Amino acid sequence: MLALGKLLELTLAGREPAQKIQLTVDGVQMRWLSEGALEVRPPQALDNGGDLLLSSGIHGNETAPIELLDRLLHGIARGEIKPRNRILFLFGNPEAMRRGERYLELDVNRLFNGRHEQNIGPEAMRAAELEQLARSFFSLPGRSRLHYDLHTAIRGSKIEQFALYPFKNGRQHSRHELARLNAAGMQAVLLQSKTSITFTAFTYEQLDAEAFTLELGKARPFGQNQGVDVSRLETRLKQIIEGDEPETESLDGLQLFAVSREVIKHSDAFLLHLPADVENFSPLAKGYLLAEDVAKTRWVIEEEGARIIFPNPKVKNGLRAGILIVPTTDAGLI
Ligand SMILES: O=C(O)CCC(=O)N[C@@H](CCC(=O)O)C(=O)O
Ligand SMILES: [Zn+2]
Repeated sequence: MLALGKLLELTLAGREPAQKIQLTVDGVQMRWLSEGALEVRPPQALDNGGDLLLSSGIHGNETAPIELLDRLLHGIARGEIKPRNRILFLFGNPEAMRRGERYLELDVNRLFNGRHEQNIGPEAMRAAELEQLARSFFSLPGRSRLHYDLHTAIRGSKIEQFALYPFKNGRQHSRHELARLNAAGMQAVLLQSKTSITFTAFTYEQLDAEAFTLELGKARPFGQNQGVDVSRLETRLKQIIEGDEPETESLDGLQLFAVSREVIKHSDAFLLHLPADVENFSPLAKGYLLAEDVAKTRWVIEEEGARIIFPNPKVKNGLRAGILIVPTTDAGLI
């Protein structure tokens, strides 16, 4: 296998490859760009005009998605997967990956869309670098742009695999992309209703990509991901990469939710009234007192059919400590 196929090994060892550009037996170019960043280009005659950004390790302890990208890269480097689009592989937070932690000082996934400029430290610099890598990758005109940012969650979930679809004023969510996610094994999609500071919010809002955060199961250390079944996603990604994706427009079985509110933690007095082991998508009854914060702030459930996602009272002040979602329909899709 080509040495550049071992991007994960290089990244975990904190090493630069001796050779920055390599060609597979089929003439596919692999180019190392920076720590944890590698671009793949098919031979020009085979290029189908698609640009695909695959990122993982934005949170260093979410290893199933890192292992998945590692397998895809190995396949490409061995000539077993034959790309027909350009691909940018990114491991988001290499130092956190080496330490097996979500982040060191700052959550990289809260530093996009300008937030890195208001912060200092290695993670702010990394977010700026990731923005630059994505911006440059998606700078070629006339090509389709797709970004999947792969994650696993802190807690168990009533719905195991789901996607979060960012929001931009004046832009509608795509039915075709949801059908693609359905075929990739996602069981639900959360349609955001506000702009955000995550990586996919950046590529969706600023770079015109179709962009999704994919949640694939529960976060576990490297080598312990037998319980995380990414087989349907892996098959679909190979098909997208090779340009032989079966057509589908079916949303059958896919559950759609709209984000109703983000619960923001304002102070150290923030109290979340949920059991520590509450699962994602747990229903919350109307009238339930979900959280309290400084200055008598109270978060009471007003929504019919509300459920909670990513409840986390330990986030830093000013950040989201949970998302309230409600069921929605496909009426607003194009
Ligand atoms: O389990 C959790 O609480 C968080 C899992 C995770 O890292 N999720 C992403 C979602 C990003 C998005 O909102 O698109 C995150 O919180 O960064
Ligand atoms: Zn994550």
